[in-house]
Amino acid sequence: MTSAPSITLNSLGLMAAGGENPTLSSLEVDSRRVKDGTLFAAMPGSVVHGASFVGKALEQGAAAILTDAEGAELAADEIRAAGAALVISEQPREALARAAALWFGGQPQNMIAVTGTNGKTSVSTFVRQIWIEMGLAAVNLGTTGVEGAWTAPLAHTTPEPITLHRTLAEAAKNGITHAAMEASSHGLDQRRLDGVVLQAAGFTNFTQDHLDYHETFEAYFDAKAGLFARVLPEDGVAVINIDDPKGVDMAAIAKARGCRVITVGRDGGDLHLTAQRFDATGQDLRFEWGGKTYQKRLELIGGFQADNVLLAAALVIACGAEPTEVFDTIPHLTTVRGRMQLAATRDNSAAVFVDYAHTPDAVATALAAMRPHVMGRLVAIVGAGGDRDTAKRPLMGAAAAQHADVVLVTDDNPRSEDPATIRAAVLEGCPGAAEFGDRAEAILRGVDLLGPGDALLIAGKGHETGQTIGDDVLPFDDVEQASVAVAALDGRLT
Ligand SMILES: CC(=O)N[C@H]1[C@@H](OP(=O)(O)OP(=O)(O)OC[C@H]2O[C@@H](n3ccc(=O)[nH]c3=O)[C@H](O)[C@@H]2O)O[C@H](CO)[C@@H](O)[C@@H]1O[C@H](C)C(=O)N[C@@H](C)C(=O)N[C@H](CCC(=O)O)C(=O)O
Ligand SMILES: Nc1ncnc2c1ncn2[C@@H]1O[C@H](COP(=O)(O)OP(=O)(O)OP(=O)(O)O)[C@@H](O)[C@H]1O
Ligand SMILES: N[C@H](CCC[C@H](N)C(=O)O)C(=O)O
Ligand SMILES: [Mg+2]
Repeated sequence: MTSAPSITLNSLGLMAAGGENPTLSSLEVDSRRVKDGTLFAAMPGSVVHGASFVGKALEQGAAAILTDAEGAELAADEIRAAGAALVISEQPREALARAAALWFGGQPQNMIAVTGTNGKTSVSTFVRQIWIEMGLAAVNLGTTGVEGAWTAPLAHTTPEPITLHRTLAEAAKNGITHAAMEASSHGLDQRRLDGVVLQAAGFTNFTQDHLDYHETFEAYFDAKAGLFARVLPEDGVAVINIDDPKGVDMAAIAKARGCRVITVGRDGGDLHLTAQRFDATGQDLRFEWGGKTYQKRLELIGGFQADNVLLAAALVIACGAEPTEVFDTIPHLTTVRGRMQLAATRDNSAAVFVDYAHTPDAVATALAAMRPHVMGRLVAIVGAGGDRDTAKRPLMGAAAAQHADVVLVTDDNPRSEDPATIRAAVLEGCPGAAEFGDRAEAILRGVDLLGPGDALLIAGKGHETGQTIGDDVLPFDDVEQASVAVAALDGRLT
């Protein structure tokens, strides 16, 4: 991490138990990256406590250690012996987030964050597209990296604070004035974005995912609620999908803190979707805002994309934009990479879509959303990821069986698990489905099934470009595989 001149521990809002105030050369959460003068944040991890690496960090020259009471108990003696400063915090992750914000010292002036089980990447991408259509220098940050007027790869949906603030400061230095970011439940739980100054925060929906990490629905909800209960400032605006029952709770949490709330929904709301008409290439939307009715064309497949687009529009309005100018951008919005993306079309006009549905609700939503656009049969390819929520697997299979006419089960990043065991769990929810260990073969068979008017949804990997098996990431791209399968079956391979 690049060093900044003469930043002391105290100037980052951190006070050492012994009153020391060293000048720091860098901030690190990983002991392997510590150098002379580093502040090493020894965090309580899910596998190991970072304090077990304090000895190594001190050997490498750490000038200060930030940790919690447990970490201090583990490492206080060696820190004292080395003459380093010890900062003990009840919430060390939040302290690190605030320190990282001060260290890098810059972010785009206008920022929003979106949380929810599904739709975060879609909404933040639409927010960025709207801002760019309005002539503003904007990016979105999340699962697909940093995209827009400036690009950079990211390893996490919500990066840890050091990467996050380094990225935001670089974006600001490159002239980016507007940024939309995803707030994942892991990111919120680990306080990764607590140092970001937000103008508005959005909520999409709440259904099952990530119970492997949060363990209960309550803990998963509380993590997401942190965006409105803690991260959004009191003068910020909460923009809430009010059709979701949990949206009502999120709105109440934000209101109780004095935040302004804008509601968006089909059943009502400040921005109210009143009608939607589908055709082969997209949809027409009718909605109301401020007592006026608007009708706009949206060139995207999938009814749920209208919910995402209106939430995005309301977030941009929440940041101060003129509503009419915002709504005028809707016809110019384009497909979010890997979300209901038309990947290929067969000679008989059957369409193949690639989508990132990797939760039971997303599989149901994506397939149900395709129905009005499809005259024939709907074929679905599903699989579930390894080392993730195991309870969602049969539910994903069941959602596919309920909403598609034909289901093919295959692999989706088995990671350290046995792929056949994961497929068996998915098949519990769709017992009649065909099973293919090889994802490319599943796609070829799925495409082969398509007659005129049929459509195929390849769910789960969206924009991803690899299949993770064990520690290996083998190149794999659903869009590319769909094109290859269509070309092969329609005799267009040269
Ligand atoms: C479960 C989880 O979120 N883990 C994240 C967490 O790791 P951890 O604290 O549990 O790590 P740990 O292995 O117990 O180690 C504890 C501490 O010791 C440190 N350490 C470890 C080894 C060493 O030699 N030296 C050292 O200092 C580690 O840096 C860490 O601070 O903090 C790390 C540093 O910030 C993250 O990289 C790591 O993300 C892991 C890789 C991960 O896969 N996270 C996923 C689940 C995640 O965050 N996903 C969400 C998206 C989810 C979604 O919405 O779909 C995301 O925002 O990307
Ligand atoms: N508003 C919505 N309601 C229900 N399902 C949705 C909605 N928006 C998107 N989806 C489904 O969820 C999938 C993932 O969408 P998106 O990537 O925008 O969500 P995300 O919240 O960013 O996911 P992740 O947690 O992986 O970052 C889409 O491909 C689609 O199948
Ligand atoms: N952010 C999600 C992405 C899941 C994508 C799916 N392809 C899988 O690997 O399960 C996760 O890490 O759980
Ligand atoms: Mg995402």
